[in-house]
Amino acid sequence: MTYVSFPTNKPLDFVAIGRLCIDLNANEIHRPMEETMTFTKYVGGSPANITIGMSRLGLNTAFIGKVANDQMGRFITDYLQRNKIDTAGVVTDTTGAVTGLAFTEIKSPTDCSILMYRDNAADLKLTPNEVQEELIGQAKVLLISGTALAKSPSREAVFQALNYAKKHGAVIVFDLDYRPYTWTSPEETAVYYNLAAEKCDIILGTREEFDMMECFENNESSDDKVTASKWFNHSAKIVIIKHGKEGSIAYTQDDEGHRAKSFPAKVVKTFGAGDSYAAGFLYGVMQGWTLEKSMEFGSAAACIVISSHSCSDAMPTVNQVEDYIERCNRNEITAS
Ligand SMILES: Nc1ncnc2c1ncn2[C@@H]1O[C@H](COP(=O)(O)OP(=O)(O)OP(=O)(O)O)[C@@H](O)[C@H]1O
Ligand SMILES: O=C(O)C[C@@H](O)[C@H](O)C(=O)CO
Repeated sequence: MTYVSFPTNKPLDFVAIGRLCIDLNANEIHRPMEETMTFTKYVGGSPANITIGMSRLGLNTAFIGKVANDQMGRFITDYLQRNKIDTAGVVTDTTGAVTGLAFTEIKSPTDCSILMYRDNAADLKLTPNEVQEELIGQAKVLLISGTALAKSPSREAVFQALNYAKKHGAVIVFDLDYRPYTWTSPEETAVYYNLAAEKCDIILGTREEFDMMECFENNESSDDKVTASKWFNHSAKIVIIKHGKEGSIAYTQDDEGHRAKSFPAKVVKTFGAGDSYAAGFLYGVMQGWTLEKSMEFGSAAACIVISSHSCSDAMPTVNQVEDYIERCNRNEITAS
């Protein structure tokens, strides 16, 4: 059963818009930040990570965003290019904005947090007239990510990208990626998230992210099916609600939900799970696989990333994901 039809006559498989930043991941893991002395630098930002994931899986990808005019900005652009991502849509800031930094604290496999430095971040300065219609017109899929809606002019740039994607028939994916530190309140966030979600074909988020979007609805309890069904009155064809290591559920208009188990993992840190899951899942549905197979592929990709030190650099190839699934099926991998 095909739930989403991807355009076939376009040269670019996937373009994402939004956050490009730097992750500084603690080298001394299982320690609080106060005792962490050294960090390894990686490209970060959820939509950037997903695009790197898609490119590693062999798809033809591009990115739309803004980087600082400094060494960090050049590091990011260079890394994207080395990962075969078209950076024609990545513009350089001219106002003195800086690169957002995410210092990650890895206290234990289940207790991780991120300390953000995002004042005057270049990625939020992307303007609507810097979004190239031609690039989106060439793409089968546009992915938007919630954090880019947090501030103007990046907010308007995302809505402009949505207009172009609708006009040219790209499938639109929304990774909710709710990072509270970028917003003033859940109510402000919910207003813009709901406006954007109405235009999207595939919506991916955690239960907590959907709860934030429902903050005006006074729901007694969170019900995944009720949450998903609301979006089928708009543009959505698939709504995925993620539940960490408990797995994920995909809803479509006409059924009860497709459940995917998660695989065991020797977890180093939890962040990056959602980004690798999104890349693996989207790769699967673009190949015409069933939702279950696509979700399992995403879950295995997530396990590889959470068992590694980085998010972007650890994004797996198809062979690596297939190998992971086979090893799990042979019971060669156990949870940490
Ligand atoms: N501890 C775990 N063990 C195995 N698989 C996991 C684990 N945590 C997450 N996953 C897999 O990754 C998928 C996405 O994870 P999760 O629900 O935590 O998303 P997320 O909150 O968006 O991630 P992130 O922490 O990157 O923001 C899950 O559906 C599951 O398949
Ligand atoms: O920008 C962030 O919120 C941190 C990201 O850079 C990091 O790669 C991550 O959390 C992945 O989801």
